[in-house]
Amino acid sequence: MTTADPQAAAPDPIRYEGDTDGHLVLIDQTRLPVELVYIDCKDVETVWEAIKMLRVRGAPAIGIAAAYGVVVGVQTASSDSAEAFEARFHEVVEYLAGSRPTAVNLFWALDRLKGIFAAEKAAGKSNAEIHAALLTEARFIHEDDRKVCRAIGKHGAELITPSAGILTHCNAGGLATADYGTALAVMFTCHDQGKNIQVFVDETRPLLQGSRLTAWELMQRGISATLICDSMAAQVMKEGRISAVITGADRIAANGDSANKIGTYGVAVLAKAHGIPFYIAAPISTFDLSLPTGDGIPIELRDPVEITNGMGKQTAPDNVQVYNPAFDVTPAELIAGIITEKGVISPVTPENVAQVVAG
Ligand SMILES: CSC[C@H]1O[C@H](OP(=O)(O)O)[C@H](O)[C@@H]1O
Repeated sequence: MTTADPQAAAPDPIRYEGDTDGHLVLIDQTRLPVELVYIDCKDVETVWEAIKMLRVRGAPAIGIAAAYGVVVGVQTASSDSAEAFEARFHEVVEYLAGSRPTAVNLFWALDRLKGIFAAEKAAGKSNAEIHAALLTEARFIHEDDRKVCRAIGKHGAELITPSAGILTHCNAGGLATADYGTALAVMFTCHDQGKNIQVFVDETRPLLQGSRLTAWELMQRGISATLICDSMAAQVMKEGRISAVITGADRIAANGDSANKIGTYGVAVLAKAHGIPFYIAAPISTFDLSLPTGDGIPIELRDPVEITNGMGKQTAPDNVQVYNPAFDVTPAELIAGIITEKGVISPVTPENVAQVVAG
């Protein structure tokens, strides 16, 4: 695996190989950090399952994978009539939309492709021309995210002082995006600027994206990473080790309320209690201005087995009742700033969100 960009030390989580008859190649993130395994996605069912089971995960990465999933999915109808090809397109889009409900990038990417399809159809294009346009759009979404991540890193690094202690939750790294990440983009940029940051990584139960993925990405780049249990966040804040908290997001409402991995809201409350700024790092594509507040953000409920048999070991009684929301929503008043590719939204108000996102 070679990386095209020296900044992308972690391998790209997503590759598309070939033309409209090609296929998607994903890192199976459920196997990290012990094994680096790639899966070939040659049909839309494989892409759907990869998103559902978090083999590919993270809001931008889900959007990119879904965009390529549409390109792969319509291959079965590319030689059919225009009507059948269109019907298959909408069938594939709806199927992928049902994989996970919270990360708005999934729907943002699918909507982008629906717009492309409609425009190409209106122009009287053939199945093959429409298919090629869908692939072009998927590739644009993929490549544009690389630039977006670096811009987020640049804006966020301006907030961080040398030798800062930063706490993060879950994984908002290169593995959650095209490469380079959102929250971790800030840390990677600080490192490249010689700021000597110390990162404290919440392991992030139940699926351990922090210990399995974030710690791995940071260590790949030679950045100081200290793994802690989620329950230790308050203690490291109390000990004065943390000067800023930065996490990613999966969907941000018009007032700045932000959905992110379960546990993020609690970290934001702890940060407030300790007078520590809590930042969200996210691209404009993660904002959902159709929602006035975070109350409308759909929260994914996942299989109880992720808690009772985490990573394959039973750690709870048979038939125990389980509640397993995959995300929670941090209210805007707990967020010091939202770091986007267009700059930092602060204070986080509906007016400032609108100005940056729609501006
Ligand atoms: C850059 S978005 C990362 C975001 O996505 C993660 O959720 P999941 O691992 O379930 O896809 C988590 O909320 C991260 O902050």
